[in-house]
Amino acid sequence: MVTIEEALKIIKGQQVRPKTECRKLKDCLGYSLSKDIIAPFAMPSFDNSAMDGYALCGIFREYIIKGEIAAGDTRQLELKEGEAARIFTGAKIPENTTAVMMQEKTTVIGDKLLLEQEPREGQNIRRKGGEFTKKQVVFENGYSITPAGIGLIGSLGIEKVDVFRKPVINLITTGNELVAPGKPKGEGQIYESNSFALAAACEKYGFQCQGKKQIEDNFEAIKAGIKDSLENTEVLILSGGISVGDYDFVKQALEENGVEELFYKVFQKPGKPLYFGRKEDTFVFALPGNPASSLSCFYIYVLPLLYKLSGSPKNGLEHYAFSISHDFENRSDRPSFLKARIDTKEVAILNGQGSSMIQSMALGNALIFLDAETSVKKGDLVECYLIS
Ligand SMILES: Nc1nc2c(c(=O)[nH]1)N[C@H]1C(S)=C(S)[C@@H](COP(=O)(O)OP(=O)(O)OC[C@H]3O[C@@H](n4cnc5c(N)ncnc54)[C@H](O)[C@@H]3O)O[C@H]1N2
Ligand code: MOO
Repeated sequence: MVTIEEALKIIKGQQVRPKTECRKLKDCLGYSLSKDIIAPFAMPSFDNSAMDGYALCGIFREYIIKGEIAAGDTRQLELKEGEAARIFTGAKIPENTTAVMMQEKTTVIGDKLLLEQEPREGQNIRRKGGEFTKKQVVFENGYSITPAGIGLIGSLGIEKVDVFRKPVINLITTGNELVAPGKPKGEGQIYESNSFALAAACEKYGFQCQGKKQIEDNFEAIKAGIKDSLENTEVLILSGGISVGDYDFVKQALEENGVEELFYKVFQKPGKPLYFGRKEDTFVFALPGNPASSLSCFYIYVLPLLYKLSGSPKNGLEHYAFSISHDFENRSDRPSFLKARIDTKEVAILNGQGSSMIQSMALGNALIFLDAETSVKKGDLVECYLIS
């Protein structure tokens, strides 16, 4: 049995070799760059107008209008002192422009332009290189690509991006009692739901489950299923059959497949029987079968490894301290992750903390970490791991 800290240290300390690929820009959201993005040109790449209005040469209250420039115009226009040109947002400003005046502050009489006020030098001009210069590092290797990041990379004219590949994930659920949703359920049977929750959790954080298998509590079948799933998988996630019951075959089946145990059992609630192992470059998590335990273990332990394998700078759930809205006593002898809901600035622990109960997790948006046998008072700060 290891502590939560020890388990996380073992997971986060694994030597991994993230793989890279070149992806189309539109398919890069949430991927991490495997190379720096260097600006091929300055941004903006030419001096341009920030407003629809008039480009002005010199500081006056009156100008003579000479021509018009729209966004995308390639004509070169040169202004002389006292001259103005009609201009639109984003258009390249003419040579010798002192400022741009927005049209709302102007009056046009024939070819004369009258201003309400004198312009300021440089007013409404977006200067070449104002955001960054040519050859500047725009994003460093490891940057996790956001929608704005996609926009910026596109604005540099780049349509294919070098990123770290996401790991190939496979799922195995075990248990004779499990029936697929949609099928009739007999006495003593339950619907298999962990694979749906785990696949959805992967998806929420930008990972994809390649496949899933459901295997009965039979040692040879589990051993064969694991052997098959270890091929071409980087993270194998099992659910159920990892405790100490007579039908809990997963641990032995992993051993017989040459998976090296890195830890088994974590001193925590829920999710005590969590197993983590490795066979060459394939990692294996065997999560406890109880629905809330399996998902809680995914959030706290599996996610950091998925991030690491995908070259992400993130190393787990975001977590912040919030003040708790009520007194609470954690009677468990194990440090606990409690389903909770943050509303505005306060967090409340929800009813239904049992490892088999998942409604509280579904209605909540955080897991509060509390040490064993600890009491907190209303208003105390507690550490909250965000799950939505
Ligand atoms: N003698 C002991 N018994 C148990 C211990 C222990 O230390 N000593 N630990 C308990 C804890 S804590 C947990 S958590 C569970 C974990 O057991 P397993 O990982 O072996 O899980 P199963 O027994 O296969 O299933 C537990 C529970 O979850 C349901 N289940 C399983 N798979 C699914 C699924 N895919 N979808 C929905 N529900 C699932 C299953 O029917 C059981 O009700 O062990 C305790 N026992
Ligand atoms: O660890 Mo179990 O998940 O407490 O029920």
